[in-house]
Amino acid sequence: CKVYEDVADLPTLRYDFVVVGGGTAGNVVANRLTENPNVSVLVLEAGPSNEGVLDSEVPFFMANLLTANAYNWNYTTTPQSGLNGRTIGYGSAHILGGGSAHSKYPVRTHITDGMVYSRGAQDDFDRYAALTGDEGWSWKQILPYFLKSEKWTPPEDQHDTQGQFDPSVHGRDGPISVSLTGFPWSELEGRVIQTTKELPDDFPFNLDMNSGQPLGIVYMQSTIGGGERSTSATGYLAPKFIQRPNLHVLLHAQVSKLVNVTQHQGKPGFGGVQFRYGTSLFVAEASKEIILSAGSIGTPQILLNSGVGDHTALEALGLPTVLDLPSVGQNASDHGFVGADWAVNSNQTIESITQNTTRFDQAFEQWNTSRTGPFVDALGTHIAWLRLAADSPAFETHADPSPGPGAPTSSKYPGGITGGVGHFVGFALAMVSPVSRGSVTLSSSDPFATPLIDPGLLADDFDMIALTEGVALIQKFLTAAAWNGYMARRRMSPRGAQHGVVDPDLTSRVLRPIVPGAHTQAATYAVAERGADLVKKRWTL
Ligand SMILES: Cc1cc2nc3c(=O)[nH]c(=O)nc-3n(C[C@H](O)[C@H](O)[C@H](O)COP(=O)(O)OP(=O)(O)OC[C@H]3O[C@@H](n4cnc5c(N)ncnc54)[C@H](O)[C@@H]3O)c2cc1C
Repeated sequence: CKVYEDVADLPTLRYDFVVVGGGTAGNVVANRLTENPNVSVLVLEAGPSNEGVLDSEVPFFMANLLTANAYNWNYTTTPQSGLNGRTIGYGSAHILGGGSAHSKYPVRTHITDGMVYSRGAQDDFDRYAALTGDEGWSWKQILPYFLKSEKWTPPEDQHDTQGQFDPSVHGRDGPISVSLTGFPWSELEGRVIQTTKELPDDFPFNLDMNSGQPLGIVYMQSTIGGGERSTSATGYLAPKFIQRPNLHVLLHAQVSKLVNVTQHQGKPGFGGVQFRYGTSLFVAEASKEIILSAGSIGTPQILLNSGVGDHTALEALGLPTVLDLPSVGQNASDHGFVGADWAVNSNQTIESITQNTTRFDQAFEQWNTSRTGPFVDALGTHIAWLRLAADSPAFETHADPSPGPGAPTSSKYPGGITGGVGHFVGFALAMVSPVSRGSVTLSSSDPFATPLIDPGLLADDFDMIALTEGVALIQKFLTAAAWNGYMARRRMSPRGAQHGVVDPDLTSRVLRPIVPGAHTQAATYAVAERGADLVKKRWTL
C-alpha cells in the first residue's frame, strides 16, 4: 500500500508533481497523472486515513462528522454581519478524500444531507467559458469530464428506476459511484411527486437534474455505491490505483508554504513544498509542478503564507512578498443554508430509527451484513431546484446573480432529518447563487495559525431576501392537497428567537469567484479531471 502513515517510510522527497491536499480534487489529479508510469506523484494530506471510518462509510451517519473531531478542521468564522455579529462553526474536511469523504452541514441545522451529486446548469458552465474566453469550460466540453468521473450504479433496493433519471446523461466507467436512493420512503416520496402534479407551474417534475437543465423537482442522486459513500479516496485511490509504484500519499502532513522560489521568464515559481509531520518540518521537491488542492481555506492560506497575496497585508505581518496578487483570499462565496422541520402524523420518518434503539441496531446490522436498509442513504428523497420569481424584491437590491434562466437560485430538499423527540419531515434550503462575498486572510505570520475565515454569510440584502422567499416557497409547496393530514405543525423558530429548535443557520464551502448553482463536488471532479488533462498537455505526458 502506498498510503504512508509515517514520513520515515516515504522512499523519497523528490517527485515530478506534489499534490497539496488529498481531497476531492487532489486525488483525481494524482490518479490521472500517474496513469503514465514514468510520472511520480506525492500527495500530502493533513488529515488521517478514511479507511475504517464508519461515519464516512455509512451514508446515514454523515451528520456524526459534523461535530468537532479529528476529521474536521473545526474552524469558526469571524463575526458575521449578516448573522447579527454571530460566529458559527465552519465544517471543513480533514481526512483523505476531503469533502467527498465528509459532510457539509453544521449539526445545528439538523439536516442529514450530503453526498448530493449535482453538476450545475448548462448556463453555469457557458458563463465560465464566456468569462474566461476558454470554450473548454463550456457545458458541451466539460460534460465528457463529468461522465469520465462517474459510474452510474443501481440503487441498493434494486427498485425500478425508470422515470427517475435519464440514463443518457450519465457515465458508466468512472471511479465515483452515483445512485438513486436505495431505501424506500414511500409515504414522503409519493407526496412529493403528487405535489409536482398539483402545482406544476411552481414545482414541475424534472427527470434529471444533471442534464444541464436542473430546474424543477428531481429524484435525489448521491455519490453512493454498494451502500457505501463513494469518495475521491475510495474511487480515485482504489487499490488498483494506489498500488501504482509512482503514486505515493502521505497522511498527517500539514503543508505550511511553498518554498524554493524560482524565476522563469520574469515570473516567480516554486520548486518545493514545506510541510509539518509531527513536530518536524520537511520539504518535498517537485521537479515539474505543484498542484494546490487544499480546499477553499487551505489553498489561499498556503498561497498567502508563501508570499503570494496582497503586498500591504503581507508586509503588515512581516511576510516577504513573492508576488503581489491582492485577490488571493478575497471574493469568498458560500451557500447560505437554512433548515426547517415540520412535525408529521406519520411514523415513517428518520426518528423512527434514530429514536428507537432496537430499530437502530437492526438497521446497522442490516447495513453491516448486506449493505442494504435505511443506512444506505443520506436521506434526501428529492431536490427542488428553484428560481426566485421574476418580480422578487431581491432584484431591486441586486441584479440576478444566477448565470441564466435555466439555472436555479436556490435548492431545497424535502426529506430526512431532524433533532428532538417526535416525527418530522425537514426541508433544507440552500442559496446556490449567493451575492454575498467574504475572505480568507492570515491571522498571524505563523503558517500553522488558523486563518481568519469570513464567508460573508447573508452579508448582502439580496441573499437575505432570497432566503426568506425560499422559505415561503417551502410553505407554498406544502399547500398542495398531497400534504393534507400529514403535516402537523411547523418547528422553525423566528430568527433570533430564544425558543425553538431551528434558527436560520448557514454553512458550506467554496471560494470561487462564482460557484456553480449546485452542490459542488460533481463540478470539482469534472474541473479536476480537466485540470489533470491540462497539466498532461503542458508536459506532453
Ligand atoms: C464537509 C463538506 C461536505 C460536502 N457535501 C457535499 C455534497 O453533499 N454534495 C456536493 O455536491 N458537494 C458537497 N460539498 C462540497 C464538496 O465536497 C466540495 O466542492 C469539494 O470537496 C471541494 O473539493 P476540494 O478538493 O476543493 O477541497 P476538499 O475536498 O475540502 O479537500 C481539501 C483537502 O486538503 C486538505 N488540506 C487542507 N489544508 C491542508 C494543508 N495545509 N496541508 C495538507 N492538506 C491540507 C484537507 O484536509 C482536505 O482533505 C461538501 C463540502 C464539505 C466541506
